[in-house]
Amino acid sequence: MATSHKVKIAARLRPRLDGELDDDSVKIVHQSNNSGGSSISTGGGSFISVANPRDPTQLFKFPFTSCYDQDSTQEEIFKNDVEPLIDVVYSGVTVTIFAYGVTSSGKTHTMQGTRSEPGVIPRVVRAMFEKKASLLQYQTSLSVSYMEIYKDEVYDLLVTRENAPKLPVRENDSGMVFVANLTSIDISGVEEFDNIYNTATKHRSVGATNLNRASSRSHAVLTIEASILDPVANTTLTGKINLVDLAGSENNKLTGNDPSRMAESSAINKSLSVLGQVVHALNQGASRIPYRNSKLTRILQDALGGSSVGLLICNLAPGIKFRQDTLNTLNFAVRTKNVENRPVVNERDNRPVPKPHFAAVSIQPPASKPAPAIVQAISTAGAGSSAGTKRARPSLVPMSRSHRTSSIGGGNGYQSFGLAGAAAGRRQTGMFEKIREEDHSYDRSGSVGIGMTEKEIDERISKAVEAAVEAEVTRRLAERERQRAEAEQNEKEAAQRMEGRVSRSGSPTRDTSLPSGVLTPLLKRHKDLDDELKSRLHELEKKYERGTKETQLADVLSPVSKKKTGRAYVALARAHSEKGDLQVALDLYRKAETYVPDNIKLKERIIEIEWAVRNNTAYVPSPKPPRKQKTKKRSKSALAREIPPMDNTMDEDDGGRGKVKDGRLEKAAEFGMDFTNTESPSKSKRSFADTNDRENTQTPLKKQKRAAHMGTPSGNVGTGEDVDPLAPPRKERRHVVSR
Ligand SMILES: Nc1ncnc2c1ncn2[C@@H]1O[C@H](COP(=O)(O)OP(=O)(O)OP(=O)(O)O)[C@@H](O)[C@H]1O
Repeated sequence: MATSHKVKIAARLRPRLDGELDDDSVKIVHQSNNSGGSSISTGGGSFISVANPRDPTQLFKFPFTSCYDQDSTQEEIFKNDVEPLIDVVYSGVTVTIFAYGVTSSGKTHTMQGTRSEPGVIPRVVRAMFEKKASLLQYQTSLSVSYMEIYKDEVYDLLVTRENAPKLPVRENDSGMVFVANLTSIDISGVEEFDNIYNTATKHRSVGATNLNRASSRSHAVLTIEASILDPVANTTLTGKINLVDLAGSENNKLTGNDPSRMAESSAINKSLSVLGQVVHALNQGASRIPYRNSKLTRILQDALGGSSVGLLICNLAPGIKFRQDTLNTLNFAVRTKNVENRPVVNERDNRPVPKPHFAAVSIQPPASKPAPAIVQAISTAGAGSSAGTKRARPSLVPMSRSHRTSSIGGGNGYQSFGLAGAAAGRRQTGMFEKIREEDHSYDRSGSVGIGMTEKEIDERISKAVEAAVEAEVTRRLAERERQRAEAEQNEKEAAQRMEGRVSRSGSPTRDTSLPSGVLTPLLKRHKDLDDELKSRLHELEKKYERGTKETQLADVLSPVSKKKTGRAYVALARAHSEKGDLQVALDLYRKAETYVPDNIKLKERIIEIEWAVRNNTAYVPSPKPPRKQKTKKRSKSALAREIPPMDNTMDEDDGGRGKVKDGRLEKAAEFGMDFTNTESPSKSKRSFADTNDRENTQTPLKKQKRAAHMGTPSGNVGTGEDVDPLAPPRKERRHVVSR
C-alpha cells in the first residue's frame, strides 16, 4: 500500500511594491520556535495573520509549516522547501511544485525569479545537474519540456508560437493523463537549459494589467525529467519535477482589463475556480473529482490526489487592497493541505521480458506498434540519446503500465525518501497485465517468486495465457452452439406453421387465429419494446409467414402497382373461371389476394370457388346487386355519395356479400346500396365486420324482398363476375350491365 503524503504548503508574503500602501492587514507572525531567523518559519508555530475586513480588531490566523515574510530570500525558500525534493525526484518519484496566488502576488518571481535573484526553476535545474554529477555509477540523463495553458488550451513553449498547435490532453491505458506531442529536449548542462528556457519564456503569454506590468496570462508547466539507469540491476528509474507557475486570479475591478484581457481573465479565473473545486471535492472525499472540467486540473491531476509529491507555494500580496484575495488564497491553501497523494516510484526493468505464448500476441500490443509515449521517452533516455534531440513524450505521467512501482527503500542505491510499498493502488488494465500482476513470479524485485528460472516464468505465463484463451474459445463455441440450436428451432416452427397453412387451405373453415410467428416469442420476451418496433416485427413476421414469390414481389411494389397486379390476376382468374377451369382460377385468385390482402370481396370469392372445387360442382357466381337507377337530376352530395373515392374501388365493387348455401350464393344483392346509404365518401370505407353486422341486422323479410328485387329484370343485376372487385375503374363499370 502506498504511503499517503499530504501536499505541503509554503506561504510567502511579497514585499510592498512602489506605490503600494504599507499597512499591517496581512502579516507573517513567527513564534518562538523559529528556525534560523526572523524572515522564515519552517518548524511550525508561525502563522499568517489577516485582519477581518468587517472587523479590523479581529484577526484570522493561518498556520503553515513554512511561512516566508517580505524579507525572505529565494535562496531560503529553495533550501528549506525545494531542495529536499530533488532527492525525491532522483528516487523515481514525480514531484509537483506550484505557485498559487492573486495576480502580482509574486508567483513568477518565486518560480522564475530574476537574473540577480533566481527563483525555484533555475535553482532546481542547477541542483538536478549537481545531483546527476554525483551519481557516477548510473547513467543519468535529464530532459525538459515546457507548456502553457492559455484560455484552456495547451501549447508547447519549446516550439515557436507560429508552430505551436493546440496540444491534446490524453489518458493512457493506465489512466494517466498526459499531453500528447509535447516536445521534450535532452539537456546536458545548466547553460543549455538556460538558453532553451529563456527562449521558451518569451513564447509565454504575458500582458500588462494595472496590477502587473508583466502579468502571466497563462499557466506555465515546466517539467524536468531525470532518467537514471542502473547498469548493474538493469533498471531505470524515472523521476520528474513539474514546476508550475499559475496565472493569478484576477479581480477585474483592479486589473482594468480591456475586452481581450477580460477573455483571458475569465479563462484564468475559471480554471482556478475548477482547481478550487477539485481540492474541495478531494477534501470532501467526493466520489467524482471534477478534474475534467479544465485542462489545468486534468494536467495537475497527478499532483492533486494522485501519485506525486506536492508542494504548494502560496504567494500573498500585502496591503488592504489585496486583503480579500489574500483570504481567498489562504482558504484555498488550508483546503489543499489536507489533500493526500500516494506517491509511487517509477521503475522500469530493462531485462528482456519473457516472450509470451503465441496466444498472447493478440492481447499484448505487437512490438511494431508504438509503445505508450512514456515508455518511448524512457527507452530513448536510457539509451543515452544525445542532447538537443527532440522527441514527443507525455508530460506529467508518472508511470506507464510498462513500469513497475516499488518501494524505494529496497536498497536501490538512491537516497531513501521513505515511501513504502507504492505498487498498490495502481490501476491495472488489459488481460496481459492482469496475468503479470497475478503471476507474482514476474516480479523480479525478489519479493515474490524468488529463485524461479526464466524458463519457469515463461511456462507460468504461457499456462496462464493458454487458460485464458481456452476459456474464451470454450465460451465462443458454446455461444455458437446456442445460436445454431435457436436457429434450428425457429426453422422447425416455421415449417410447422407452413404445414398448418397448407392443411388449412384445404378446409372450408378458415382458421382466423394468428399463427404463432417466429418473432412472437421474441416479442413476448421483450415486452418493453416500443409499439413501432413491435409493429415492425409483426410486419416482418407476416412477410416470413407468407413467404411466397408473390409476397416478396408485392412487398416491393407501390400500393398502386399492387392493385394493378391484383386486377390482372383477377382478370385471368375470371377468364379461367368462365372456362370452368376452377382450380386454375382459384390459384390465380389466391395470387391476386397476395397483392390485395385486405380485399374482403376477393376473399369471399376465393371461398366460393374453393367450395365449388372441393364439391366438384360448377361455380355459379353470385348475382350482381342491382344498380340504382340514375336520376336525371342529382344533387352534388348524392353524386359524391354515389361516386366513392378511387381508393375504395376494391371494397365497393363487389356485390358478393352473401352466404353460401347449396353451392349457390344466397345473397342480399346490395351492390350500390352500401354506397347510397353511406353518408359521405369517407364512411364508405367500411370494415368487413360492419358489413356483416348490417347483414345480420336484416330481417328475413327484408332479405327476401331484396332477393326478389335482384331477380327483377331490371337489367341492372349482374352475374357477380361483372362486379369483380378488381375490375376496371368504377366509371366504366358503373354502366356495365349483366352479360
Ligand atoms: N519576493 C519579492 N521580492 C521582490 N519583488 C517581488 C517579490 N515578489 C514579487 N515581486 C515583484 O512583484 C511584481 C509582481 O510579481 P510577479 O509578476 O511575480 O507576480 P505574479 O503573481 O506572477 O503575477 P501574475 O499572476 O499577474 O503573473 C513583480 O514586479 C515582482 O518583481
